[in-house]
Amino acid sequence: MVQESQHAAAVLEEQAFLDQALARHSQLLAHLESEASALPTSVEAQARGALLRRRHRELDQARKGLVFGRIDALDGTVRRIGRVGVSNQDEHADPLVLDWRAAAARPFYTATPLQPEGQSRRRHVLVEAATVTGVNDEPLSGGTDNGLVGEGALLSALGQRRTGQMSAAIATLQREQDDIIRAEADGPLIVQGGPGTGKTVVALHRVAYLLFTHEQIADQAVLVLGPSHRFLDYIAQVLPALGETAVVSATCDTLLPGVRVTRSESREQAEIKGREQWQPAIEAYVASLLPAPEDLKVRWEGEQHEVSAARVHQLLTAVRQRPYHQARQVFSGQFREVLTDIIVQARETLLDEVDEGYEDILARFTDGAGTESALTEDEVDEIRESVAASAEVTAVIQAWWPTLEPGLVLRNLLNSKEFLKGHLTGDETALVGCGPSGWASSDIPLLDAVAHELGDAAAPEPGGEFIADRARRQRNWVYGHVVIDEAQELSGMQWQMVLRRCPSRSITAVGDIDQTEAAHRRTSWAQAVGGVFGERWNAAELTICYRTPIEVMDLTGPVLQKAGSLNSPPRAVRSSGFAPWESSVRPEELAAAAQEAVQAMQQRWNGGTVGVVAPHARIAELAAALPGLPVLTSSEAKGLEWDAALVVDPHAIAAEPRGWNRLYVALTRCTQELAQIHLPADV
Ligand SMILES: Nc1ncnc2c1ncn2[C@@H]1O[C@H](COP(=O)(O)OP(=O)(O)OP(=O)(O)O)[C@@H](O)[C@H]1O
Repeated sequence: MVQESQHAAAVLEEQAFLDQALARHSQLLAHLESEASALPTSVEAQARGALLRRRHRELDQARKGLVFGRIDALDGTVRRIGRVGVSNQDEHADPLVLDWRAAAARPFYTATPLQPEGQSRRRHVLVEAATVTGVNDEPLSGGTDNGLVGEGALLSALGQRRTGQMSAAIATLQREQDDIIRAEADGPLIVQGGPGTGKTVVALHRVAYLLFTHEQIADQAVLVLGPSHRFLDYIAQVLPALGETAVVSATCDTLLPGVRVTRSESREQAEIKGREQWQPAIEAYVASLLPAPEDLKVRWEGEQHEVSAARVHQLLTAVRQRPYHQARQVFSGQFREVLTDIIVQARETLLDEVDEGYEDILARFTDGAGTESALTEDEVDEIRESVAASAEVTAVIQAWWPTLEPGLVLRNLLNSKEFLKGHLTGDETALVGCGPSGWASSDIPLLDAVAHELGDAAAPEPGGEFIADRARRQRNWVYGHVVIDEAQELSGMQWQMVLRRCPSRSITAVGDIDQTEAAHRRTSWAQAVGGVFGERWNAAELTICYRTPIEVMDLTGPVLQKAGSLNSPPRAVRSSGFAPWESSVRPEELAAAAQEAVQAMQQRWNGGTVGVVAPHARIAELAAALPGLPVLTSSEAKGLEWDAALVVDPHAIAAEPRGWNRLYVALTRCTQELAQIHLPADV
């Protein structure tokens, strides 16, 4: 009874505070609006206007989650934590609400009864619309530590029905997650985490944290690389305001501006073309396209002039370290200078000859003072300008050193049996040869490498209000930080593509090496990133599974072993109280059995979601039997979750390439219930 009244009083207290914070929130929004509308239309004011609009959007979207927590210090200081900071009306006073990313908010995520960090209590405030519906208090003195922070609030969040949208974990981030989110950003950080350990959650909150704390990173934008468009949709939900202004989200397939994947390919082809050995091969191939020095002859104002092969060689040697087109551009400028000198010299020689012929006559007119056969500065400038603008000179350079289109160069390379001899076997060479149109996924990083070695022939178009607009359009944009989800899938060449966009190596990559299904043959992070970072990368691990219940995770150990993993499945923190179940049917009974299983699950988890994972060969049949339901291969299901999951024909999934890894993915998609329908092994 006492407890109930204490709870009710706490709810009232938090409601009063929330009302105050909401009122201040509205006031701040109105203030930003009026400041933006009062700005003059000058160019200088445009940048300020963009900033104000960004702040407005971020603040506006933070109304939901304006206050979600509170931490009380032993000295009596009370701090409220929310999605963004809300300043106090009195600008000298502490903020009304602390941004969750601020250093002072950190104990909310890390203090435990064993390490209370000067805090006495953590409170989670549960809010629906603008109403406080409950509080969840956790004393931070005495007690034991089971590794979870705010356990009550966490378990209640995890037990909720899944809607298909990523829910905000911002209020219940766990210590090991928070450590990664706030880690230094000065080098590569590779985060291994099993299914459901919050890798995606961590990746997205890391982006928000870095943009908040590192101005320079925000100025250069953050690239978020995800495996699919689903991940990119998550960004829109979790980081809406940031996503539009300082975050470029892409998959490896969409990273190269103006190029799209239109062709599928076999696993063998993808594996061969993903190897990082292509990087030096492409460098060598593009270097071999530089022209060989020769005498270059140009007609200028009716006269033929020649730059000797030796001089051309000199000029070429000075620029050959640069990308092909930049080298060409510098060469072209210097070539015109040399040509100008040659023309000037020819003119002066001519004048000299003329002078010699008329010496006696001229001496009489110039009082014996002689004549000046050198051209004046103005005359030389005139020749220089004329050479610079000469279409004839441009044509000579273009014929000898043509500009190149990356796509054409790559096709030539992939079809160049002679060049590839040193890099691939005969069978492999036959597999990578390509036709005249369309690109497959593994071509994109190759194309990117070729484009990088060539350099741009023309400057890209600038423009766009936000930094993200500009970054998205430029192949050679250098990002402040790159965050990668499902990083285990990246091929060697895809890693190279990432590195080119972030030479500072300020990169956070999250993934699960045990869920790898890409065609490359890597089974450890050292193998995956050794080629790109050597030994200079930091590792972190997420060890707790928040999604999948204990009952289901217990089934996954043997599957992981069969996948050849040396890891154990992550520790599940909650029990759904529902035992996984399985049945066996004949192939002709499959559709009806799946319908029945799904119906039962939908009833059990009313208001929640149900998904089906099946081997590739069964998808069409099941999709027809279960209209409106997600029926996916394990690749498609990766990263997704439902309240209940039906896995059809697990043995056939295990028989697919990287099959045991795929089955591991399939079995770990549910938050409550797992069902498996087996078919006889020989169908
Ligand atoms: N600290 C947290 N508080 C509340 N929910 C969390 C927390 N961490 C993770 N979750 C939830 O657990 C589920 C799994 O998280 P997430 O999808 O990020 O895991 P993952 O490691 O990326 O999984 P997978 O390997 O399957 O892609 C999601 O529903 C997420 O919202």
